[in-house]
Amino acid sequence: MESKSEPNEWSSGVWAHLTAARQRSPLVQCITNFVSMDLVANTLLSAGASPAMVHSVVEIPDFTPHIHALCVNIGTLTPDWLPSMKAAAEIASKLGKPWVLDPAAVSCSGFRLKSCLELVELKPTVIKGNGSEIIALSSASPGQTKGADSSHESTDAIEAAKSLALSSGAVVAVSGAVDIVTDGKQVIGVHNGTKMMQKITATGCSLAGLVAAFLAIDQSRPLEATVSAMSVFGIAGELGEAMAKGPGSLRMHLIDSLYGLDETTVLSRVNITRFG
Ligand SMILES: Nc1ncnc2c1ncn2[C@@H]1O[C@H](COP(=O)(O)OP(=O)(O)O)[C@@H](O)[C@H]1O
Ligand SMILES: Cc1ncsc1CCOP(=O)(O)O
Ligand SMILES: [Mg+2]
Repeated sequence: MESKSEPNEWSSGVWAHLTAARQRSPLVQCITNFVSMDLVANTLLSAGASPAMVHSVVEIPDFTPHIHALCVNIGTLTPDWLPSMKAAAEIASKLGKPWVLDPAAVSCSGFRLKSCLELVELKPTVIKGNGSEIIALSSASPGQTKGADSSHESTDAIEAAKSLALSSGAVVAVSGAVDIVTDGKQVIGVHNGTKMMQKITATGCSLAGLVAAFLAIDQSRPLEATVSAMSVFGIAGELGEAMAKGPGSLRMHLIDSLYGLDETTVLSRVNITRFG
């Protein structure tokens, strides 16, 4: 599929979303995997949002009604955690709060796939996965697995993403060299980011958390909010890489760059195209 460059169509929107996140500091509940809790929380804080890793099923009825957005990530799923995820998703959907599903490593087992399909029934606002995760979820079949990493290019998953968006009603985001965002009709490509981000565990999970924060501040435009979050995270990675010696220092510089992003940098670096 060919992509068309539209230089300034998106840039001011990306900056507006980041500015609003910093000003409004949305409360984002994250029920995420053990690997990613730290980086997801630090990503959200650096973007101005307020993370809360609240996952006990006994706390969900008290806490979830107060959040601005929810991020559910199945990366280290066990049967104990699934009821919390479902309870939080149900409350979020019922109260009209946006929520993101990250089907991390969905192909690892039938249990993960079945759980994810049940979570999709609870109407996530956005589903964010890598190419392999979106292909597996869209076809409801695990295929080959490389665990949490993708064995597909994000662009290989465009048709799967469109189909999943149409069947679920969610905006579907596929991370990779080009981040793909689709509502089933429009297909947007976000070209920000750097290959080394794949070498830091939990960057995909952190991106899903950031998408939740941006949804909280622009609930009526989930496609645009998702595109902005992906561009901002990618720009932070690009700036971070220029200062990094490898993945370890990129992790630190990515967080610092996200925290320090200014308008001139954002406007000059946003790289978003429309496919088709
Ligand atoms: N080859 C690449 N070039 C540029 N950015 C990339 C590349 N691969 C991944 N990224 C970026 O890394 C982040 C995490 O994406 P990804 O590695 O696909 O997630 P996951 O960890 O869920 O598999 C995203 O911001 C994505 O844009
Ligand atoms: C390594 C690993 N194993 C299960 S979840 C997880 C973290 C994956 O994080 P990401 O999908 O963001 O790379
Ligand atoms: Mg990864």
